Amino acid sequence: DARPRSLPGCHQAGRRLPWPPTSGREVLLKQSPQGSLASATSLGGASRPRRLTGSIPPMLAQSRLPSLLLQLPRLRSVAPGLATMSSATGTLTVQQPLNYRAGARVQPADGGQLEEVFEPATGRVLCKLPCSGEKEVDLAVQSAKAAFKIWSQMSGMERCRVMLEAARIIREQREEIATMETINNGKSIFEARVDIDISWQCLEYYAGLAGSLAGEHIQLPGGSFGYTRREPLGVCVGIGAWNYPFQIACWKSGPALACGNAMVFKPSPFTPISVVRLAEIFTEAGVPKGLFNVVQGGAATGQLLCQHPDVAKISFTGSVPTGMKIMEMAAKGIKPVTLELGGKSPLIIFSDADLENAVKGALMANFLTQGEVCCNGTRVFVERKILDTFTKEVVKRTQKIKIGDPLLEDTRMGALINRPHLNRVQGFIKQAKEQGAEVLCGGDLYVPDDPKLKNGYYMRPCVLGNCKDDMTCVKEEIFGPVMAILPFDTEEEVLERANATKFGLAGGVFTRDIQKAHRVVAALKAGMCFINNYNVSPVELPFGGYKSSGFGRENGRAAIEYYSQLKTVCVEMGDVESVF
Ligand SMILES: NC(=O)c1ccc[n+]([C@@H]2O[C@H](COP(=O)([O-])OP(=O)(O)OC[C@H]3O[C@@H](n4cnc5c(N)ncnc54)[C@H](O)[C@@H]3O)[C@@H](O)[C@H]2O)c1
Ligand SMILES: C[N+](C)(C)CCCC=O
Repeated sequence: DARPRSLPGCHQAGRRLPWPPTSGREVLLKQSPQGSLASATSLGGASRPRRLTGSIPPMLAQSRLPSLLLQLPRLRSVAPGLATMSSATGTLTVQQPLNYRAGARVQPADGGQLEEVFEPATGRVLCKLPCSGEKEVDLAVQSAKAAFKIWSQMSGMERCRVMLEAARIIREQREEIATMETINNGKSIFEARVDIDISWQCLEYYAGLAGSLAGEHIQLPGGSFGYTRREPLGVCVGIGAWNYPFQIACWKSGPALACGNAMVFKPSPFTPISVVRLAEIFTEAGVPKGLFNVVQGGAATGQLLCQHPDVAKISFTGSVPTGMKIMEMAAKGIKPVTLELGGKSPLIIFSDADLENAVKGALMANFLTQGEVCCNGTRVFVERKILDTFTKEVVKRTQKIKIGDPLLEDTRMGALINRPHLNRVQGFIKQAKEQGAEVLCGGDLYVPDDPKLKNGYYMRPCVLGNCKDDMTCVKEEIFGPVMAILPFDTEEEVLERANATKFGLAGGVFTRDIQKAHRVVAALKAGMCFINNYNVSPVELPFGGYKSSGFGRENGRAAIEYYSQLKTVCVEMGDVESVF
């Protein structure tokens, strides 16, 4: 069975999902004779099955999803309930506004600076993105405030139903959303589908929790008592990175909305497209208009959001330097903040590990999304006894990774996000060589044969040998497909070296020795640890960092703490005993 069961998204609620996950409609993705055309044939539309039970809130009767975000070429209806959509690399044009406010796409009210948005696979400009200014940011926050008044008064079960509906729509539109994500981010369609699956699973999970959010009742002397209410915070700001645009928006909006908050989300200006579809889906699912808004722009727009006096909380995903600035702004407004930042995580392979799994784990830890993954295990510590065998096998498999058009079914590595980032990653490899590392494979630019991909941002995945702990490639987050292999001799030694970093996002260990596995993860100073696997992401598990990798948690029950506050109510049943 060749199904990639160990990929993120293959787990749900204690069981493994079939691969690929089946949805409310059948989606077939075919490769055209030309080789680069992905076409999806979907059954659904008006006749799609509704899985909601119980009473449906009036808001669910709202209008159906507004027209398509993107003008996907050759989009046509062929029969009621049957739509045929096709889109190929290099053909997408973005024509509709990418801001979303009060339940509709809008052009920003001010701002005006234009950012070019690229298709990484081809280097084409997809659109020029207007960055929002102070007025637009304020309108979005006011829109969220108005919706918050309605949403926060609904019961958890009512919110649950709406969120389940949003999850169902995402699942139904999986193929279209994954295609958008692939075109805008450059990751393979294969992976983008997994991201979308994790996204709807996240909304389902928090929908499930919404109905059970509750406080406590505490008995006090003389029949008096106290109770706690778990209340929402208000308007939360989400600021996202470009590597998982849709998924990051779901990881933030899922717990935020479940707790009764409203959200204004700002994606990275490199990947502004898919999150607007999420906003449309929330509206279609029945959230009050304005509950989830999207403002577009870069640092300046982000600052306006963080400094807005009506914003109650900031949840940020991005780099450490930006995280510091966000925290400073949050401090000035006494706003709670969640920081999901970068990493340089260790993956420790002991000689008693199942070698096949360890090699697969190392690839999973380094090469998903072209290596642009915060929690990647980029420092691969290998027990010296198996260094040669392990390295040989890792290099062999890395060289076989199929690079190219990310919309093709068999592609496993697409294009990096943009030219400056590709150059930056190449710069790290050059520096690694100058500092004495050996390039065991890859690291060079990859130019696909297909002429339309010639200006895309491709490189071959790289494995570095002869690495030392003080090399830049071992110390700094590269955020590209570059694995550094480092030999070790003892458990004590490797733990000290693994923890000798300012980061603390993730870590992993491969061994057959169960005591050693638990001992090692207990000693790792990292928020997300894996034993005998890497980069799986069940939404039930909290995710977040130690040290400079940030604080706060996304996913799991833990995230509820970061999107709600406790109110304590003390109730006197007798007379007041005054000391005066
Ligand atoms: N821990 C996690 O969950 C996680 C997940 C994904 C990415 N990341 C990290 O994100 C980084 C890559 O993403 P990036 O290049 O988009 O990061 P970045 O810090 O450059 O930007 C992140 C977001 O912050 C915005 N921004 C930039 N300056 C700002 C400012 N002064 N005020 C407010 N907003 C501002 C950007 O427009 C973008 O939306 C890597 O370090 C990666 O490890 C972390
Ligand atoms: C889904 N993954 C692979 C765990 C990545 C989480 C987000 C980090 O960049």
